[in-house]
Amino acid sequence: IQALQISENKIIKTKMLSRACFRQFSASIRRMSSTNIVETNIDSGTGFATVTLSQPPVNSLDKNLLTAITDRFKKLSDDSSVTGAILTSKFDGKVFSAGLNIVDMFQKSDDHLGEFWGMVQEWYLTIQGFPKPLVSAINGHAPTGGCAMALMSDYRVMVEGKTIGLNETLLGIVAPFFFADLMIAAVGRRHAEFALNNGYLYTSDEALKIGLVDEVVNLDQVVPTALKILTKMTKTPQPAYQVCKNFLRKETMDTLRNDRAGDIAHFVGFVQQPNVQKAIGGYLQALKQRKK
Ligand SMILES: CCCCCCCCCC/C=C/CC(=O)SCCNC(=O)CCNC(=O)[C@H](O)C(C)(C)COP(=O)(O)OP(=O)(O)OC[C@H]1O[C@@H](n2cnc3c(N)ncnc32)[C@H](O)[C@@H]1OP(=O)(O)O
Repeated sequence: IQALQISENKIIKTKMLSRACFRQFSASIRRMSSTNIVETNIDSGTGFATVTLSQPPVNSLDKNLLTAITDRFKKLSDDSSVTGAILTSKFDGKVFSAGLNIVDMFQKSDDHLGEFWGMVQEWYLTIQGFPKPLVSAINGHAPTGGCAMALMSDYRVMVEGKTIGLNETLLGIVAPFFFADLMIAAVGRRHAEFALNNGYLYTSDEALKIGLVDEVVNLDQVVPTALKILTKMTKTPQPAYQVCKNFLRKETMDTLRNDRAGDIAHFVGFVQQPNVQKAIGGYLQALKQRKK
């Protein structure tokens, strides 16, 4: 009887403990109401937000995804309980992001292109201007706009064996000046010129060598490594962090802010050229046929 009572007490204690743990866990991870293409969880213990891009199949940045990411980062900026963020992809081991949606640039009206580019500008200004520490956990390929998005973060942890780069010229298009400046800031002018002129796509290890990414790890270490560095970064006095980040990034952002309409006109004029349209169409077809 005594033995039974002891084990019953143990069961009751275990049940109480697991309920307490569950309460604690559910209190510590807050899921932000979010569109299902940008999932966001906030750890209320650390204040770290994990933003997971989840638009199948490859997180290509169309109008919907650009808007969802931009809105999400604006909310995280304004949320005083959020201390820093991690940006990653649901398609781990495959793709971080395939960059801008090419379909949005092919055989479209000037109005469509103009609206699309306005969204691209807003996405860049919002992530690049995000005032808190931001770490990219690049868990798959990151070509073109995917690479640019990773470059907007303050630190990059990449999975081994994938590729990253601003390889626009290979498509017959040219990276905009604000993408080019991201690359220059990360790797310096010499590497940036080589990378952009030749549309060079770097392997993870090559990217590490030139400073395009900061760490290369195996897949299951990408997010934990990103969290570790975020923990360190958030220990820096944040008013100083924010002021410093802002003044280092302000010049290029201001150049864009001061002439957004001109930049849109420039983009539309460039993309609508027949030879550029031909190149984009050919590239789209090649992408589709790769699988066959
Ligand atoms: C002085 C001049 C100044 C000029 C100023 C303005 C200039 C214009 C600036 C324009 C800037 C552009 C930046 C960009 O980001 S362009 C985007 C280019 N992106 C790419 O090149 C990436 C292409 N994709 C891939 O390489 C691969 O998909 C991948 C990411 C390596 C993944 O490979 P995986 O095998 O897993 O997947 P699939 O290739 O089978 O793709 C699955 C389906 O998704 C479609 N797809 C892929 N990428 C895109 C994309 N970026 N946009 C739209 N659709 C895409 C692919 O076709 C497959 O579709 P399907 O299933 O229907 O066949």
